[in-house]
Amino acid sequence: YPPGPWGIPLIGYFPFGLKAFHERIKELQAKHYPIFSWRFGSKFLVFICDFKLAKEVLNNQAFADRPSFSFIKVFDGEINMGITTSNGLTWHNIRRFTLRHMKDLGMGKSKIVSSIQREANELVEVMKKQSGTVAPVPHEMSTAIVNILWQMVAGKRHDLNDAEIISLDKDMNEFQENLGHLMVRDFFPWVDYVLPESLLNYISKRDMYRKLTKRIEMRFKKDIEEHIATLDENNPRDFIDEYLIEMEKQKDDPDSTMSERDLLGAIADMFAAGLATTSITLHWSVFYLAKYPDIQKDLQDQIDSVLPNGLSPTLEHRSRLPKVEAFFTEILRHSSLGEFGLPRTTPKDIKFAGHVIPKGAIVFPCEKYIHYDKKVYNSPEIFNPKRFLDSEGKFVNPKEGFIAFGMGKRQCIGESLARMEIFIFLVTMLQHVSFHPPPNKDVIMDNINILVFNIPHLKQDILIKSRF
Ligand code: HEM
Repeated sequence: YPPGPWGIPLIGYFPFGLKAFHERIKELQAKHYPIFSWRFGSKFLVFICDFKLAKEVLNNQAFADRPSFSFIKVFDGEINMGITTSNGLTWHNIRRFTLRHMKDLGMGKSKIVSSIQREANELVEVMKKQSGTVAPVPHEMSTAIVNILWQMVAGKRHDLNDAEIISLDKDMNEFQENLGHLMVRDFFPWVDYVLPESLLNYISKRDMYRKLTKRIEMRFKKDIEEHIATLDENNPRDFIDEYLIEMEKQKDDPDSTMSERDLLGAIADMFAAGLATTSITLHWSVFYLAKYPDIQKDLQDQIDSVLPNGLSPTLEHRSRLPKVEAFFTEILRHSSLGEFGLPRTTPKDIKFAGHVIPKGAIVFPCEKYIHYDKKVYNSPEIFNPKRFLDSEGKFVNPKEGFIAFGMGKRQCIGESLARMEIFIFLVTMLQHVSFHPPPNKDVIMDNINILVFNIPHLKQDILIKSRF
């Protein structure tokens, strides 16, 4: 097995406290680079800290499965539904279907672009109203992203302050804030049998998780039912319609894995995987802009010259705004949203990098460690978007040392959507407003590390100023 601490049966090696956990990980990364193991609870974890090895794992068919973990699974106890946590044929079919239909629904084309432009413009209006006052980034930054997903999935658009959209955003945040608790049952599944109900609920927040997922389920079920009642097979309106039509076509196919339950899982996954990731990256962008005024000014100069008089950005402008591309690529690298990416697992023992990775091991690519590899990046701790520009000022997409969207067969299916959203939101915001620290204060740039995600201090105050 890869080297690492052993610990005691069922408990494993268990440093108390989040800080101790992270410090121990750092020690192990330094000591056992490029690969180490850790028995944590009753699970065997393997961490890969080197880009080439991570690439090999992520591209290897034998590691294409996901473990059944609550922190990536919206619905308790049901592994084979949806995209992110299903495996085998169910996963293969829904992933292929979703990718195809994300393209058909206008991914990279005018429909989704105009929906993103509209949300970005609405957000900027809210920001302008906040201009001159010291306050947190407006919550509309998240609800605008909910709106884009909802339009793609269910053809619905809400007012950015609509109660339904705010409550969905809140539910998704609550899910994320409680990941640490939810993971207790992932790593120590025996607690379900030995702890009294009240203690179990206190530690693992099991009841909260069930209530929350029930609410999420009811909400999306309502959308599915409305679609069934109003479906016109010749005029599919959105992802749900497309799914229902295809499901009907496949109803006599014994190999079909399509069902209303699977559809529900796919919708929940798109929100769970596509909302917080994009919204947090945009929050990071605002904080980096406020922290580095010279970079902000440089971006605004390029944007003003390519898009004079506040012209709306489209995807054609991406190649003409290389500084914006380089800026958000550096944000994805420097902030490294997923400390350890999304885990994979293997259904059999595998020989890998001179070790045996046992069946059922949970394999994590150490995203942040890889993004800070000195062999790939000069002074990786310094925030420097220029590292992704060549001598002519053109954007250079990193080929090495970058795994923000994962790789291989389970690579993020929302990468192009996320890149589009971030590009259009960033350019639109920078055309109309600029971001600054509150007077006599600095921007807080360290993150609230909640075990697996590196999240900025979202509630910190910021000063927004209208440019015109
Ligand atoms: C900045 C934004 C985003 C980041 C950093 C991000 C990152 C990731 C990462 C690291 C993975 C795991 C890939 C792997 O295992 O190799 C992933 C998977 C996934 N992402 Fe994203 N993502 C983002 C936005 C989105 C959006 C907008 C959507 C949806 C509409 C989305 C949907 C998914 C899904 C469904 C999966 C699971 C794919 C599978 O298991 O087959 N993501 N994402």
